[in-house]
Amino acid sequence: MRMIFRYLRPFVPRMSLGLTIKFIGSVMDLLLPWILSYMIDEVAPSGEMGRIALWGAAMVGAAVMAWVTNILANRMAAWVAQHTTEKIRHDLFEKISGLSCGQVDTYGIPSLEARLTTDTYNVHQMLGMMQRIGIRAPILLIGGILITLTLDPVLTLVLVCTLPFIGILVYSVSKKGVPMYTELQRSVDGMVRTVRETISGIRVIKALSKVDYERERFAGVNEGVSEKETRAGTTMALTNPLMNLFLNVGLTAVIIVGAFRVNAGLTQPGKIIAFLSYFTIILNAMMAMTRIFVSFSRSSASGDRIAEILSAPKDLAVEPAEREDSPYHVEFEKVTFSYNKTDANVEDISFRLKRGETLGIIGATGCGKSTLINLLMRLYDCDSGRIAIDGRPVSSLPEEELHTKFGVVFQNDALFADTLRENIDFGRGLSEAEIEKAAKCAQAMEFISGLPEGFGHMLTSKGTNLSGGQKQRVLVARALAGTPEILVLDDSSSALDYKTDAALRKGLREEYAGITTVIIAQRVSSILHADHILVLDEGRELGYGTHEELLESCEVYREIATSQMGEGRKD
Ligand SMILES: Nc1ncnc2c1ncn2[C@@H]1O[C@H](COP(=O)(O)OP(=O)(O)OP(=O)(O)O)[C@@H](O)[C@H]1O
Repeated sequence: MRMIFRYLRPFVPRMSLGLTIKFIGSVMDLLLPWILSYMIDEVAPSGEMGRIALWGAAMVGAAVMAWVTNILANRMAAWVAQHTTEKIRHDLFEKISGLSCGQVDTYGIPSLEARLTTDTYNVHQMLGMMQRIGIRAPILLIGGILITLTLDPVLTLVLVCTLPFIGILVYSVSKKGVPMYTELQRSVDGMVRTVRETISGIRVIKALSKVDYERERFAGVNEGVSEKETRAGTTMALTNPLMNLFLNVGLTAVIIVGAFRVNAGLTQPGKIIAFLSYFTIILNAMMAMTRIFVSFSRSSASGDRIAEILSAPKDLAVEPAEREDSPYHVEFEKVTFSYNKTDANVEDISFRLKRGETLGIIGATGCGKSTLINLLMRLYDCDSGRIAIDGRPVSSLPEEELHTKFGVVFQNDALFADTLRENIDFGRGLSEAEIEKAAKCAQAMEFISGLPEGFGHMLTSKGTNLSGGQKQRVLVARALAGTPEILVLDDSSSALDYKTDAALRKGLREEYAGITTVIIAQRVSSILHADHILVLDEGRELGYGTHEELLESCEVYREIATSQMGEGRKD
């Protein structure tokens, strides 16, 4: 939480001004019952109209001043809370964008989303509340007790006796509250995860008539959240009624004792009326302080979750290394890697590509094909072995330099709710000629030129208004448009028909010669012309060579090729 409070530092002058204004407003509020008591006991009995009018005006003046200063201070508090949260959200977003894939796996995407939304909202609420009530409530509480002490110390003592009970209550409730809200937030993360999965898979859920199943699954998660919310809410809800009880008991005692003291001539009726007002003020101040505790319980859990991300260490640091003289553009040397650091997902993989060469990777689902790409792009660090580009280990290349070398189409890659042009350009400021050349090579021109707005055609989020094949062509165009050094196509031809796939490969050879290409494919026809083909099985190399060599040497490859293309077919 300390980290969150550090964000308030730039706003200290404005906050101090706001708090000073709030202080003045609170003092005015405190003065009102005192003026009332003075008017009843001293001014009104004198019958002097001038004095009555003067004190009446003072009372109105104090009320107006309290009203204006409170509005002003609340607005300033809202401004500070809003700008502080904006900065926290900005830094959090930046930090999340810079997390390594391993860190994202650890925290989980729904949890990161919740930290950026619900948690920052909770912190915003708390920052606003602390400024609005944080200073006002203690002033009203302490000031109220001090003034009542000057009015009648005996009556004040009766009230003060109830305050320790309230203090203990507030402390124990808030101590229980923090872990409850942390747990609640964890279940909210789970709910976000379920919603995310359901919404992103809504088509398949409908297609397979799984709506009821998903509804039940969500109901279960929702119930879990409600249960935790109820438990936390019930604990917190104990506070206000119990406090009311303590204070009402104190108030009744004060009225009884007060009545005896007025009868005995030890105090005046105006003071008793003022006392009742001060009790209300003190009661409200105590209630407000409880609300702050509740809000603080909730938001300190949120603040800690935000701080955890903000203080996450930088993963995948650049490790300077000497450049080795190498004739190869891309090298993998005995590379082994495991996501969970227990079972290797790829093991002892080696290959070398000269500039402009193409590597095809083929193998069963889950055998580690995409993992090799993740390692080449240093989305994860390999556990052992060496991966180098132009003789430089990828770990020695700054992220920006490394990633600008690549043009990549991942599986299920994202298209955004923007024009086709923007989706291909992707904020790189490419020329119209580069975009058109890429779209032509990716075989996307045919459908784009058929659209009334051409490249200006608006896509919906995730490109749901395009067919699967059109989406893949746009994604390939995006990967090519920056003319990368290394092009990575992860299963990008699966939605393309054979003819289009062949035209794409021809376009790549003719228009983008010199780009080193890694193609992951399920179809042998997509990679049979590659200079090297790597056959993977459960993370291990099963065969490596050209199509012809593998037909001779690798039984699994021969079986795949025969089953897909028949004996001797080669298109
Ligand atoms: N982020 C991750 N965390 C943990 N395990 C992972 C992660 N990504 C992949 N894996 C596991 O690593 C193995 C290899 O996955 P990978 O995505 O490389 O397979 P693939 O050969 O590309 O599969 P496909 O052909 O289905 O795309 C799989 O067993 C998968 O479950």
